[in-house]
Amino acid sequence: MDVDLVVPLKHPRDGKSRLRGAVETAHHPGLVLALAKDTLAAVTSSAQIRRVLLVAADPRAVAELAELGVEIVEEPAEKSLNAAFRHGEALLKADDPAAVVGALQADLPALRAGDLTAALAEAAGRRAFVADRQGTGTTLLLTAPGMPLEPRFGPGSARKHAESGAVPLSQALPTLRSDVDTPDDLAHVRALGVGKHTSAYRAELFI
Ligand SMILES: Nc1nc2c(ncn2[C@@H]2O[C@H](COP(=O)(O)OP(=O)(O)OP(=O)(O)O)[C@@H](O)[C@H]2O)c(=O)[nH]1
Ligand SMILES: C=C(OP(=O)(O)O)C(=O)O
Repeated sequence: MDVDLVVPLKHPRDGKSRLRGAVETAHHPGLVLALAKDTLAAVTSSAQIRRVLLVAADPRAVAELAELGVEIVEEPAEKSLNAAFRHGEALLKADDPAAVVGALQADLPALRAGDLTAALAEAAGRRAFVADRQGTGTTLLLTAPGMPLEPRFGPGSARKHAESGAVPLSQALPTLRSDVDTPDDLAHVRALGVGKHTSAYRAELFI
């Protein structure tokens, strides 16, 4: 089953405000971009991912991510996370109305293609989601083929996605559940093993 993914991204200067203080202020945007690069590198190395559409608050600020093989579009007039996901979904469905669309967070720097593949296999064409490791948030929401995404991201989104009928995926999927919102999350993914962008970024800071 081929999947088209939507990945939303704020301006790196504005995003991940709860992560502020993990690195010096001047390094914050670079760290946010590094998290996204490692996420996208894992995604684009997954055989089942057909397209990746980045819905950006400011496409120019994240233009370097296009090198990873993703398409970048500007977010719609309605500035919200769920509006960004719906916009990406509409663009992808305009090209292929029968597509399976996935909504993925851009802050999964330990992500391995194998966990993504395993999640797609368990979903097996059902509208399904992966809760974050705390069990409250959502890192991935998948549609059934040609069916609506109905994103309910935000605080308590795991419960909201379950209440809306999405199937909670039950495999361990440690690298897909480890999103980075706080400095504690950053320590967690570093122990798990981050991709080269986040890893190199840390080295740069400590040289
Ligand atoms: N395009 C777009 N992306 C968004 C928007 N809100 C959140 N995102 C992105 O969605 C992802 C998940 O959001 P959060 O984990 O809450 O990240 P955040 O809003 O940057 O983090 P905090 O400031 O700490 O709440 C991140 O990659 C954000 O950049 C939005 O309004 N528009
Ligand atoms: C918006 C969400 O992400 P986070 O918890 O990472 O802010 C969510 O989990 O729905």
